[in-house]
Amino acid sequence: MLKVGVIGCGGMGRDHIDRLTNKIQGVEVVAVSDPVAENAKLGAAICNGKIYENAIELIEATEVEAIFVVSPGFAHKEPLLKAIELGKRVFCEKPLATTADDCLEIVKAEVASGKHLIQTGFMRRYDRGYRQVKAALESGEYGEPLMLHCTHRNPEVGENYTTPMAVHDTAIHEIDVLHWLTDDDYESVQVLMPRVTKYSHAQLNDPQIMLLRTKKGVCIDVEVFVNCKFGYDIQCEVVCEDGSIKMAEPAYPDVRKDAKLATTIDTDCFVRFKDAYDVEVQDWVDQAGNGVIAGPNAWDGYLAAVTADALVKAQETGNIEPVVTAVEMPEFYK
Ligand SMILES: NC(=O)c1ccc[n+]([C@@H]2O[C@H](COP(=O)([O-])OP(=O)(O)OC[C@H]3O[C@@H](n4cnc5c(N)ncnc54)[C@H](O)[C@@H]3O)[C@@H](O)[C@H]2O)c1
Ligand SMILES: O[C@H]1[C@H](O)[C@@H](O)[C@H](O)[C@@H](O)[C@H]1O
Repeated sequence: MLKVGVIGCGGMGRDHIDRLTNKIQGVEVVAVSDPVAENAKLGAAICNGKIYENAIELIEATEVEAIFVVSPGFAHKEPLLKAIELGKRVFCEKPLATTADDCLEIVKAEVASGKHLIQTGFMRRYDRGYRQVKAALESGEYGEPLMLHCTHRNPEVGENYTTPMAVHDTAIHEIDVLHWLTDDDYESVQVLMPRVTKYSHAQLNDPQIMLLRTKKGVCIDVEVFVNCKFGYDIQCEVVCEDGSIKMAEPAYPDVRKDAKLATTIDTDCFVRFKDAYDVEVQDWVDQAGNGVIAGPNAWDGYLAAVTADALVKAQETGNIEPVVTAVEMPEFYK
């Protein structure tokens, strides 16, 4: 039984504590930590774990063998570096960190430790819909991908959600999954700012259209619209030389009533990606004894952050910005 400590007991933290406690095999949550005492209590109540006031103490605790980092992205770096120092395995929710420089520090620390310790929570790689699209692309039946049209719509966000977060909190999922899907790297990015919805606020340009060009010349557009109001709507269409592959929508019944035909749209990621989270976390637990990270690793977190930095710059300049890594992929990750 792998004994895990969870740092961050907000919405996602409690979702993971519930998953680790009630669904995933071979693991138990023995400790939790959150600066908001009420959240720590709510987390501990799900798993009957010990509450640590301080995240670093939780990482140092001898009964904690592995760590889940589910605090906000800006707070990931410190616990990750501590866990690496102590050689403890980590599942870190996305983003790995909010800047490429911070991610690189984490990558360098992991490489220096000589141990594969960190998985980044890019759960879309485990989603059935994306996996079906990837399998179709890899079949070769549709030729090479040319263009991708994607939407990332959330019903609404809070007042603390700002323009750059549309990149490193939201589009970070597309940044990772689309490069994995197309087996290609990004060359440049641009952001278009349409008219702002009346549901936004002064610190947030919403919606945004993010344009990414890959090294092989594939053009990707991602509509990020986080106050769309109508639902949690994730779409992805890959237009290829010999056909087009559109990711399946979650299946709900068509309901006919009062001369209308209706179906359901999910309203949050916890429902839309429930199965993907379950599969990614079970995989992380299953690989614990093997000393490998089978899913997205710290390098993937870094690559995504490099692209995110370029997109944040593009939000400010309005220009096409290059995507350039500061270092080549270390042998360690090959
Ligand atoms: N993969 C996904 O689809 C997905 C979905 C939701 C959230 N997330 C990620 O999960 C993480 C948490 O998001 P959330 O939605 O639960 O946010 P949240 O705001 O609901 O919860 C964050 C929690 O972390 C606590 N916290 C704040 N600073 C902390 C610190 N320094 N150390 C420890 N805890 C701290 C807060 O008190 C709060 O309880 C983020 O990295 C987010 O991007 C991922
Ligand atoms: O835009 C949200 C995404 O759709 C979710 O999947 C989470 O990553 C959440 O943290 C983001 O705010």
